[in-house]
Amino acid sequence: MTATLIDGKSFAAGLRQRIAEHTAAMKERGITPGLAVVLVGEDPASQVYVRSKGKQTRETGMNSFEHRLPADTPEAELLALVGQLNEDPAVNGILVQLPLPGHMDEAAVINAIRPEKDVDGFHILNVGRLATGQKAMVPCTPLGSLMLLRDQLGSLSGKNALVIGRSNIVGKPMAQLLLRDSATVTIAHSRTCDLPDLCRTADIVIAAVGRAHFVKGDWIKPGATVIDVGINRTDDGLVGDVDFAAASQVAGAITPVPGGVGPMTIACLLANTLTATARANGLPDPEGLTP
Ligand SMILES: NC(=O)C1=CN([C@@H]2O[C@H](COP(=O)(O)OP(=O)(O)OC[C@H]3O[C@@H](n4cnc5c(N)ncnc54)[C@H](OP(=O)(O)O)[C@@H]3O)[C@@H](O)[C@H]2O)C=CC1
Ligand SMILES: Nc1nc(=O)c2c([nH]1)NC[C@@H]1CN(c3ccc(C(=O)N[C@@H](CCC(=O)O)C(=O)O)cc3)C=[N+]21
Repeated sequence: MTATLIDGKSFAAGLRQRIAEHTAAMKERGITPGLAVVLVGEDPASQVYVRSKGKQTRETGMNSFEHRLPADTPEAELLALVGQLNEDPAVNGILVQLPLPGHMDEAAVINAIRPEKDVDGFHILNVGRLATGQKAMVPCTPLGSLMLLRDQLGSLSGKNALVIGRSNIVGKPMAQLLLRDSATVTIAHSRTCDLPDLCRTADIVIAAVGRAHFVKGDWIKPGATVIDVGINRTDDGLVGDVDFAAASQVAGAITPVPGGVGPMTIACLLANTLTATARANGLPDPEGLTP
C-alpha cells in the first residue's frame, strides 16, 4: 500500500474528546445537551448504530433519550412523538433513524422536526440554508468527510472533486460543502456516462453509492484523495464502495471501511447536538465543530 491511511476512527475519537470538554463547560453553566434518537422497526443494522450513538452520547457527557417504536406504528403516532420532543427543553437534538417503514412519508416526518433541533440537517430549511450559504445544521456524514478532507489537504480550493451518488443524505449535501470550500464539483449517478474516465480526472473522490467495491483501482488518479462512504455487509464482512486493496496502491490518501467515515458520522452528530444546544442558549457556536 502506498496511500496514506485516513484514520477516521482516531480523528473521531479526538473530536469526541473536544466535544466532551465543551460539554463539561456547558454543564458548569447548568446546561446539559440532550440528544433524542427515534428508531421505528427492528432493522438490525439500524439497531447497531442507535446503540452506538446512545453509548457515545453518554460517554461525551450528554443526555441520551432513546425511543423505539414498532414497525407498524401509525405515522400520526410518530409525528406526535416528534411534536413532544420539539417541545421538550431537555432535548436539543432529534434524530429519526432512516429509512422509515414504507407506510410513512419520510419528508413529512423530517420536516416535522424543529429545524433548530434537526441535528441530521435533513429538514428542508436546513437544506435550503446550506445551499444558500446561511447558517444551517449540516448533515453528519458529509460534515465528517469534509473534516477529514481538510485535515488531509488543507485547502480544497480549485481541486476537482467527484461525488459519486446524489442522495439527499450524502451526495447532495457533500457536493454543497465541497462547493463552499471552492472545489470544482461534479456529481455522478447511475446515468452518468464514462464514469471511470471521469473519475480519473478527480483530485478528490467521494464514493457514496451503496455497492461493494464499485470504484476500481484503475479509476483513481495517482495521488488522489479517496473518501469511501459506503457501508456494505458482505460475506467478507463490512466493506466500502471502493476496491480498497487496489485503490490504496494508487491513491495519495484513502479512508478504510470500517474505521473511516462511519465513526466521523457519529462524532459529527454529537458535534451538531452541541452546536444546537449552544444556539438554543444564545451561546456562540463551539469552535471547530461547524463548517
Ligand atoms: N458511513 C456512513 O456514516 C454512512 C454510510 N452510508 C452508506 O453510503 C452509501 C450511500 O448511501 P445513500 O447515499 O444513502 O444511498 P442511496 O441508495 O440513497 O444513493 C446511492 C446513489 O448511488 C448512485 N448509483 C447507484 N448505482 C450507480 C452506478 N452504477 N453508477 C453511478 N452511481 C450509481 C445512485 O444513483 P441514482 O440517483 O441515479 O439512482 C444514487 O444517487 C451506502 O452504502 C450507505 O450504507 C450512508 C450514510 C452514512
Ligand atoms: N437519520 C439518520 N441519520 C443517519 O446518520 C443515518 C441514518 N438515519 N440511517 C443509517 C445511516 C448509516 N449511518 C452510519 C452511522 C455510523 C456508522 C459507523 O459507525 N460505522 C462503523 C462500523 C460499524 C459497524 O460495524 O456496523 C465504521 O464504518 O467504522 C455507519 C453508518 C448513519 N445513518
